Amino acid sequence: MSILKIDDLHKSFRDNKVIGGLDLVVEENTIYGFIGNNGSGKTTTMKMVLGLLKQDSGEIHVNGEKVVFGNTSTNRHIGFLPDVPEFYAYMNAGEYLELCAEITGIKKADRKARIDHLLELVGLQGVEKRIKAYSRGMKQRLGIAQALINRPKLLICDEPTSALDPKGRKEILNILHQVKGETTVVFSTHILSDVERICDKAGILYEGKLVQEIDLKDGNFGDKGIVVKLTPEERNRLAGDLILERMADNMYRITGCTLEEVYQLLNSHHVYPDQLVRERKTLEDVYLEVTS
Ligand SMILES: Nc1ncnc2c1ncn2[C@@H]1O[C@H](COP(=O)(O)OP(=O)(O)OP(=O)(O)O)[C@@H](O)[C@H]1O
Repeated sequence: MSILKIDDLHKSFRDNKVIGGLDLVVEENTIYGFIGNNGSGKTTTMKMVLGLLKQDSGEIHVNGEKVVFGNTSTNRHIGFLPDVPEFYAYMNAGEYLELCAEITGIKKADRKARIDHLLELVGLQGVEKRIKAYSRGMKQRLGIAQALINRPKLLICDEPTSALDPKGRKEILNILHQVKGETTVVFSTHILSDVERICDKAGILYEGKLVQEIDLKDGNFGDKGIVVKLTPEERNRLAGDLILERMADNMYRITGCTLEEVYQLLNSHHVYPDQLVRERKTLEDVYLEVTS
């Protein structure tokens, strides 16, 4: 079942068309990477999903319920981590989560177990210092705990790793990966390696639309080319029949041909290279292809 469904969404700010016909479906218990350049409209989309910003047209459903601007009832299914989470800095993590649990109506008898579980999940158990002394990574981790307090079906994170160092990013990605069994995660980012690390699926937002969806489970994004090692003489023999892009000394990338065609051509020119490698596209290759 889909937990988030966006149909033909449009949003402009005066004459700045930010979202222009966005369709998106996120299946339950997956991690979805919402990729886009700075200013492509990721935050704008998330605000509309949260009912905090009115779309010009189109529909959004969360857990099968229609999102209505100004009526935040669908937000009972959502936990949200903004890009810069704000806290009461004089509290410690336990006190802050206790307050969140009270506000969200978690029964007193259930609170301690829930808070202990979340503090452990985000690696803040036993940390007594005030939030004002937290690093950026600790604040992000506390933000995830806060967003999960009410067992949401959907956790939305707005660029959760963008401002973090590699260690902080790894910690956040590990946590998001761990919660996949309990909730569905949608996170926006322009850090492609983060997407490759934990996402099941990713969608690329470009010029207001989802221009490409990628299944990351098999990690096969298609062929980029075939890389062969050629002597200068072999290269000259092949140059008229193949597009050869020089990569390094004696290494050339062949594009525009299948592997079978390359074998046939090499054979017909009596060229038998020492090295021949099928080169796969990376997520970055796909991203650059569809956004340039
Ligand atoms: N309230 C607003 N009024 C006018 N323009 C806005 C408003 N909010 C966003 N925009 C514009 O909409 C566009 C998309 O912004 P948005 O913050 O959604 O992008 P983003 O993909 O989240 O970017 P980033 O990766 O930098 O956070 C930008 O051109 C931004 O200036």
